[in-house]
Amino acid sequence: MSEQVVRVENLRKEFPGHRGAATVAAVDGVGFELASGEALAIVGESGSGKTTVARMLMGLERPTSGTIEVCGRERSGRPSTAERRRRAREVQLVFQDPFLSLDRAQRIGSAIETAIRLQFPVGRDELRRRTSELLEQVGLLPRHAELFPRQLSGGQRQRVAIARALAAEPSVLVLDEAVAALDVSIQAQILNLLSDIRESREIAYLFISHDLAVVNQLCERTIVMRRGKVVEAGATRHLLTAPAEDYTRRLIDAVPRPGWVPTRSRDLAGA
Ligand SMILES: Nc1ncnc2c1ncn2[C@@H]1O[C@H](COP(=O)(O)OP(=O)(O)OP(=O)(O)O)[C@@H](O)[C@H]1O
Repeated sequence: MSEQVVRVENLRKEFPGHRGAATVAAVDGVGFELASGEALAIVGESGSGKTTVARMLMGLERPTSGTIEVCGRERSGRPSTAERRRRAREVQLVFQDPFLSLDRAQRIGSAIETAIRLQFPVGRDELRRRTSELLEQVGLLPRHAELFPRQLSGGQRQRVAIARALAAEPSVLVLDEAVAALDVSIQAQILNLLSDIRESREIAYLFISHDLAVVNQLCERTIVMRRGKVVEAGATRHLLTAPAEDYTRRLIDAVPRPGWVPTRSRDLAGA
């Protein structure tokens, strides 16, 4: 059996209400496990708590209660600088908009080199070798290393963001709406790329999306969140064809797209 790389138990995050309003439980009793090499999706409508789960996993937000274990170590307390670096090597994040996360003034090659150097003390030649290997792995050419983010297309920029995340050789990649801003055909290319990467290295994905059709192309398992809670979980294919919850059904019907005919959603819409 594959090793569990993420174990989340009874996770809760409360935010203070705005101007004296009641506390908001953005995440409420969420639990899941993620094995090495597995792709798990978290889906839910806007505001259901998906990003807050991801931010807690990344250490960007502190849980109110519950436990997060990554690579066998519990993530609690305030980490030292060395510990923070080690955690970054375990989990990396790719956002929806790479333009915001990439430095506009830094060439692509240099951005990837910086990410490698942050984690590994490698010499000049090794740094070059790893950088071109990463560019090649995400389907970019050596000449792209010399370009700035604005000189690339949206899909190419997302490839750079993925290469930069892979530079740390993480065990887990969290993809937060990572293909949501791309055209459908480019989305498909990036999803194929993520599949290829998963075949070539030991990596697990936590794929956050509001779009069950997209999730179905990459993730074998899905958890469905609503108002901070997990309302349904299981094999993605099963959730798509036989959802137990009306809420999941509505999520399926909410994303019509050309060429995608959910097996039974038309029948279910009237149910
Ligand atoms: N820093 C914060 N302070 C107060 N409330 C917050 C904060 N971050 C998130 N929330 C609230 O927590 C809830 C869940 O938000 P979250 O961003 O996790 O949802 P989401 O499912 O990722 O939504 P989206 O798909 O729109 O990004 C929302 O009600 C949101 O307003």
